[in-house]
Amino acid sequence: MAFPYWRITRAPRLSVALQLTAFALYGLISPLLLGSLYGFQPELLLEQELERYSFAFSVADAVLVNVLRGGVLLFFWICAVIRRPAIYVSAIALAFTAVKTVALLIGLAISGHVGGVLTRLGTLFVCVVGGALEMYTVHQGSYKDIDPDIELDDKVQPLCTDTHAHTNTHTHTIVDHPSHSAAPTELTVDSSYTYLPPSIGTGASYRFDNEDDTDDDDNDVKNDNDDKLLTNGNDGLASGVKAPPKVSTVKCLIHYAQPDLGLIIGGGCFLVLSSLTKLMLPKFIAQCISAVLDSSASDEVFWGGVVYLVLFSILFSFFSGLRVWCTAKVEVRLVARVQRVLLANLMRKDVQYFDEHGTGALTSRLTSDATLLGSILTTNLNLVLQYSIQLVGSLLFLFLLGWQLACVYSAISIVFFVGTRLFGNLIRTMQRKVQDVKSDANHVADQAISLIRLVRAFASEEWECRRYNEWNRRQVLQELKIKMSYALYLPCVTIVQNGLVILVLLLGAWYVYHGYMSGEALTAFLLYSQGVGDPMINLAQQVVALATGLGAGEKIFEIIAEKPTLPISGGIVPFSTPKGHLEMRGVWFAYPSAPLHAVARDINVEIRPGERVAFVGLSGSGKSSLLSLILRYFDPQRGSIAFDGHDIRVLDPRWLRNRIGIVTQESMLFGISIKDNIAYAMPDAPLADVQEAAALASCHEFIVALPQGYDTEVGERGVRLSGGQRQRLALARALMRKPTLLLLDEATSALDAKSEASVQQALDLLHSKTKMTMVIVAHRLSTVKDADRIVVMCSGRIVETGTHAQLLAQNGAYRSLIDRQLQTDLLTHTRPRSRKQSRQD
Ligand SMILES: Nc1ncnc2c1ncn2[C@@H]1O[C@H](COP(=O)(O)OP(=O)(O)OP(=O)(O)O)[C@@H](O)[C@H]1O
Repeated sequence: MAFPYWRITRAPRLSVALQLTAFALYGLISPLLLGSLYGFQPELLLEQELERYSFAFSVADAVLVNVLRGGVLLFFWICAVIRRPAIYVSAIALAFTAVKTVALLIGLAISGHVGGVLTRLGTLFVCVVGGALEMYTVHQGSYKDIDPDIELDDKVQPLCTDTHAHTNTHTHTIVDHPSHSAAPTELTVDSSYTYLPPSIGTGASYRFDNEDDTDDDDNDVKNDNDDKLLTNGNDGLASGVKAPPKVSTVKCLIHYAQPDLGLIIGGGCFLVLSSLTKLMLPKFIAQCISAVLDSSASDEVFWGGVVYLVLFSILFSFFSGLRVWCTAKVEVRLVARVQRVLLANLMRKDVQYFDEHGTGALTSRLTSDATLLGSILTTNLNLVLQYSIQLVGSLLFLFLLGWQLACVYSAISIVFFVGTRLFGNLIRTMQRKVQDVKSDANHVADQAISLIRLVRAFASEEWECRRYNEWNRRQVLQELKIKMSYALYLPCVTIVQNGLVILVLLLGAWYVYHGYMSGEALTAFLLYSQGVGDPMINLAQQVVALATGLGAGEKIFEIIAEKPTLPISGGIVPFSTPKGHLEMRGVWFAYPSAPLHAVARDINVEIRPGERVAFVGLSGSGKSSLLSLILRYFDPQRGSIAFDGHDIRVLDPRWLRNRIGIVTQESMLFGISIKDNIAYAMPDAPLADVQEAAALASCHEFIVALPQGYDTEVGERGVRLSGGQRQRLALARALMRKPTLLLLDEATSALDAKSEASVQQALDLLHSKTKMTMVIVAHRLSTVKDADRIVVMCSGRIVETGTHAQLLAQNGAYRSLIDRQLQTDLLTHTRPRSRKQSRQD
């Protein structure tokens, strides 16, 4: 189970911690502050408090307690952090406060100050009741053991997302065009469906886009203008690869960080507080040092410095811890949120999108780029602010302590800064080369590891190692160059930094000697000067990191902003029971990446329910592309495909795909159990249904013969199973959804003869049992000879249609395909006798 990080954000116990810490801080800070005012003598402190005691003082005290508590409560509320340490700190400080209050009460009682005692008790009562009420409200209102981001996900919709993902449906009566269905058909229509092609609406009637075109079309296939027609028409034609949409990375980033606005503000406040408290430290260090060196200075000055030093050190650590926690939490949640939105968007993208971008690049957007983006708001921006405050604050102190010395110091620091920037640029250029060589080396290793079976088969282990070693050697050379540069750079920097200190000392000594500056100021100056150099260098580095993160964010937000052209859900859901009738009418199609090359040309074919139709043809003739069109991975540029009489462009794609089962050449199993593979994305499916699908796909026997049966893990992509077993599992997976149309895309072509026979047998059995419509794409013609109809394709066109025997008799393209495959056994059994042979007989 994932780590429930959200639990830390809301819990009634947290509010207890808030209250305790608020009291604790009051208890901790007020005695320390007062203590330092009275030379840190507790008995004096109590005496003074009793002396000053009055009604007004008591009321002011109550107000102070509540304001402090409110302020601290607000901070903790914003950050919602550090429950346990806060409780420990609170407990200690509460004890301290209690002792102080009791002592005061006793003091007041002894001095006969009855009104004072009562007022003090009243103050305490107000505080306790107020706190209890607050805790009760928090407890009643906000404790829920759920991830706040789940609620927030509804609010944080991806910017520029598509709008069709609603589920509200209502019924429309749609009159189909007479060419597809004579009677009106009742259908449900998703009211928010926005992806209808231009000429098809969700109104009372619709017609197919291409009818006029089909009528006008000359069936002469050898027209050179065919491909041009596909790119110049008017119904959403292929236009090649699209440019990514323009996005404002900062705007998107703010949008996605919005749910954690409180944490970000909290982090910002703690950052300012921690930087300011850190800035105070050198001042008190200098005070202590000069008090030690100056024999005339009183002990009070020294101890006063120590007390403030302790106080500010504690506050600095406290605020730093809170800052780190706030920012880390924002980062973790922001990265997770962006990843969720990105994956959800990727899942909706067109199939074409993945062909164009490659899975590797998209995975890296999801992992490394999302991480880089997350660190922008937190680590980078945080450090930029921190260093800026440190730099400006230190410079301010330097100028306050001695402006002449500060001018000299700043001038030299700027020259030093420019020098380091130039060196930084040089290193970056070298670093880029190292990265290139590293990625080449990784690429070689990655390929060798992922294709280890091939490497082993070709006994090319040493060859792969040699290739890797070469890149590895280049990487070492490049990296050594960088290290060498650093080795030269470091002494130079040290000399300049130490030289600066010596210069400040010499000049400062002259100023002190001539009475322009005190010794304490010089010590403070030296300490503050340390706070100038480092932030200067680090600031520049962080600005570069910020730019890198923004670049990564831009790539991510571009992906999110790019709308898919085809929906994955929404549209018409027919009420009638699906029959598995398929009809393609005048279908023309070219892939968007190759708009001038039509892979389907005027395809007209009708497949009746229960029919087994096979598409055959040479490699690249467009058979698989037709299956992609049926599944609506793409829309044809012209013509239409109708399922059960409805144009698939108006049907809900999710409904359509659930009616269709597909088995491809690559069985594409997940590295999970057999049961989960068969019941893919159906976690609640009963085992009986899984077994039924497995039995239909003729794989139940081999599954139960395995030691762990249906719980057997199949390994990555199903490597622990044989090819035939994998294909039958893929068939069972397809059958699990009880499809009415089964698409088999070279389902048996990667198998050996024995496995092929077992899968083929399973398919034959399935057809005889279910009478399911089947569309088969196959190379090996022996597997389709029993089909009801065979459609022969050539260069995207249908050139012959008929049964095996009819096509053989035609002696055309099918015959030549068979000849090509040298399927002599098939020919000997079924070859019609030629006229010459008959005459000889
Ligand atoms: N995603 C794609 N983008 C661009 N062109 C593609 C894409 N997929 C296939 N093609 C091209 O479309 C044409 C038809 O390919 P298709 O896979 O449909 O043929 P096929 O008849 O099924 O071939 P095979 O029998 O070898 O699988 C080929 O020229 C191929 O290069």
